[in-house]
Amino acid sequence: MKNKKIPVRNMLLAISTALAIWLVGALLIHQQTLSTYQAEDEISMANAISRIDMIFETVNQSLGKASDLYSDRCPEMAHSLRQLTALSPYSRSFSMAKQGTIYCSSLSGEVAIPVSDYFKNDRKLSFSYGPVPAQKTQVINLKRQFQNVEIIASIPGFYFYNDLTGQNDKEQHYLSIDGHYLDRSGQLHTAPLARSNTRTRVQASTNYDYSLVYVLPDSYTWRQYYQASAVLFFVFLAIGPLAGVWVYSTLIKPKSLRKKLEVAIDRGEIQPWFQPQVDTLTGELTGCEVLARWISTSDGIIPPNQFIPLAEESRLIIPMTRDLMRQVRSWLLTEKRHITPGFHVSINFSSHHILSGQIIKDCRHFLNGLPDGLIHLVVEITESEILNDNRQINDVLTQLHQLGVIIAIDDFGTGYSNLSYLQDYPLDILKVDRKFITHLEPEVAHRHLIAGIIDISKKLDLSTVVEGVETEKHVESLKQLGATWLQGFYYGKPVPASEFSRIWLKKTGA
Ligand SMILES: Nc1nc2c(ncn2[C@@H]2O[C@H](COP(=O)(O)O[C@H]3[C@@H](O)[C@H](n4cnc5c(=O)[nH]c(N)nc54)O[C@@H]3COP(=O)(O)O)[C@@H](O)[C@H]2O)c(=O)[nH]1
Repeated sequence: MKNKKIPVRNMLLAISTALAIWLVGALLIHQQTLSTYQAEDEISMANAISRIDMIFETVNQSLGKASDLYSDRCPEMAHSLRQLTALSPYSRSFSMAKQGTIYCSSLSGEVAIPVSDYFKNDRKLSFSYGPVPAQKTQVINLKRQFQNVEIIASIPGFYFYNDLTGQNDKEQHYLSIDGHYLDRSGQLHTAPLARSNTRTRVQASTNYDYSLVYVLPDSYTWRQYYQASAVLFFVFLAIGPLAGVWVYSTLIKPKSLRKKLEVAIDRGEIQPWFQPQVDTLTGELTGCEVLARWISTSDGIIPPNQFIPLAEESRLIIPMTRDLMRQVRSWLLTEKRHITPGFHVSINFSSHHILSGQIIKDCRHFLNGLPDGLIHLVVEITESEILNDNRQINDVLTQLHQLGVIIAIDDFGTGYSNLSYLQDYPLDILKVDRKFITHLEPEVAHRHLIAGIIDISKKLDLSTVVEGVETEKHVESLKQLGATWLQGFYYGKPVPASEFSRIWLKKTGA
């Protein structure tokens, strides 16, 4: 693999995506939980206020009945007030006051207590202890004015405790009257027990002079989060990893055909297949041509015509050829015992590879990685490429020659050129294009052409490989014409390395 950082980076991006989605999910779940409990609190407050209002309203009506009992004479009236207390829900006692002084109580009979001891600021509701101060039981006093008489009812605090119970221990509810706060255990506070960062919610009754104060927790338990946002919880739990997988698969998916090819080269999906080349006279294996095949996991075996042009255009042809050479070399090392002396291995090179000069380094590296003299490396260059008369190509070919590399002109005869270049370049082999052999028998002209090419090559001391040999008649004709080597389906199609080893090397090997 050329670049192992890419999958790690992709993996990190995928994990980050999943974590980011979980983070967003956590924030949304938090918000959802807050608003769920806020809505519940609002409902609970409204219900509590209507229940408390109902208590005060009931007691208020009893105060109306108490006004009918008004008298200046306390002992008789106290008796009647006691009877009324027994019949009135929620009331513990009734007291009568005139000119700012309580003078008669259903509990204590005749008394003289300033009303202001119970009610500050002319309010109608107040807290006090009673009826026995030593017991410290909280009562709530409700006062009502009837002309020049004030009647006061006391209501035990425990009637309110149920409505002061929060959803959990962290949540405190208070009944607030005139700056005092009654909690659910009957304790009276001068301020709600709230930490500075806790949230408080206050709702006042529109009928009576009190309000409810909820001190809410600054955080919720896992259980509460789960109860309030179970659906969101599962949705984000699932979406996080799914998005991560999606990001990862999108990132590793090649974005263009070029990228796809680059990835394929990286993954070693471009593999060398081998086609035998034989001695014309004996039919014995003398070498092979390396032909690229793209073994794609998604599209199967892709032939070179479908990706070599793209590889050349995108300059991926150089890394591709280099990787093919790496695979060929390791195959040759595995099979070295079966390779006969003088075995030729022909590899196709593009003009980019030659012009860049990198071919020299790559061929040297290839040969240095093999035992001395194990094979002859043949560099195949198409005629059309070499025809771009270029001194640079000549220089490169000369240096390759010095390395012991054999130079073959591929597709010879298709360039419609004058043949003077055959003398100018350091060449060794002419590969006769298969179009000349297709009609070898019926087309006499083609037979003459092949004869002419073989004749020229002999005169220039070049060897010939005739491609496209498909029948026995082709073989017979080419024997007569004196071609050096033959290549074609008659002998064998290009096959993967393992098959080539089995069919050819292990059959004829030393
Ligand atoms: N630069 C590179 N070019 C490459 C490489 N690998 C292949 N190629 C070039 O792709 C062209 C198509 O090759 P392929 O489909 O592999 O075809 C080869 C043979 O399969 C085919 N052949 C051989 N014998 C016969 C036959 O009897 N009948 C018949 N119909 N076809 C036959 O000919 C192709 C041989 O090509 P070549 O000798 O190279 O001209 C082709 O131009 C390849 O060069 C690569 O790695 N790099």
